[in-house]
Amino acid sequence: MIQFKQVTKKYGDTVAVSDVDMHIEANEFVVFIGLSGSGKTTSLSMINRMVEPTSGQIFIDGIDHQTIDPVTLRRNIGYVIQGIGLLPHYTIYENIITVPKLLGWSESDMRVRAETLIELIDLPLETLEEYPNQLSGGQQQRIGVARALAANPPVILMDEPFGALDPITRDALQDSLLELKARDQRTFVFVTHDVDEAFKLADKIAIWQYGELVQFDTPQNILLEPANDYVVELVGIQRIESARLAALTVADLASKDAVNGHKSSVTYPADALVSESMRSMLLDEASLFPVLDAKGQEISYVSKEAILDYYDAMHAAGKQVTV
Ligand SMILES: Nc1ncnc2c1ncn2[C@@H]1O[C@H](COP(=O)(O)OP(=O)(O)OP(=O)(O)O)[C@@H](O)[C@H]1O
Repeated sequence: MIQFKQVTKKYGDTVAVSDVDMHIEANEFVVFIGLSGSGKTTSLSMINRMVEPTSGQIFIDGIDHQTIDPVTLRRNIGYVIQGIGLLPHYTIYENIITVPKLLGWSESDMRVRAETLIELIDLPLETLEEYPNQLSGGQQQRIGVARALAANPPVILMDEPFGALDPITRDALQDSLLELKARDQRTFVFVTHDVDEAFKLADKIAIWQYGELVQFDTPQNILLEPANDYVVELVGIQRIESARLAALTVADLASKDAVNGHKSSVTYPADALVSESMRSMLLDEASLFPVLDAKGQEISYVSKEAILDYYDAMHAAGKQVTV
């Protein structure tokens, strides 16, 4: 859907984005993270041609976007930024329908769309007749999201849209976004400095470092196989450790040396997750738990000590563990 091919952006001698290849699928929610100055906003802004690449190409639905007029392109791509810039002398209704109006929608279609959107973002209908300065920052940010959705664009770009909000409002807006994502087919590209926000929202995370895309993968794959030390530091060792523990199977924890002890009558398939088997193992009086291969043959045992060590490690990684 959105494809970067060897895209580079230079400002004089500064390489803001360096030789990036990236393929964002339709309906994916992609989140960009990385330290300040790593190229996130520049990359986002090249998608709707607010910034032009120095070299390389960007394709939208297979069409080189240099061949699409920037104004047409931007009308088809929703855009939300921090402190969204609502027009102060326009009512919320007028702010929301900016793009549909440019596209020549009828008054009744625009009214229906604005009313649908205001419900979708959980604000009362009367809000449509108010002015931006009558709303809180969080409410204005919701309007920014509604405005970006107004003409029903297939792609929405969001640059730190919730950066200035308190954690509770921010959490609520993230939940609204997840609802939107579940409800409609739409591609999101979202920049944030908040790693928790990235892991909450993303289907895929793009990690930027010095203008390079160092990793682009699902949150789970990034945690299980971080590309380098920078990624580990950025996403946090505790989150990585916790994901690694959550993905361990009983076969990973089993040892052929664990043979002496009271064997349990309960057996465990090799691919069972330790996190899901732990409770029954801890409550079992046995000290060895047989692990079966796909044919039902005992291949090894998990010891009670290994399970207790696992339990401690889960605690240390900050996982809530109840048995
Ligand atoms: N208009 C510009 N003129 C000159 N240099 C620029 C311009 N825009 C960005 N840069 C430089 O390009 C690099 C990447 O900037 P960019 O804003 O894309 O990073 P970022 O990861 O979005 O940062 P932040 O998280 O602080 O917003 C930085 O070194 C920045 O100084």
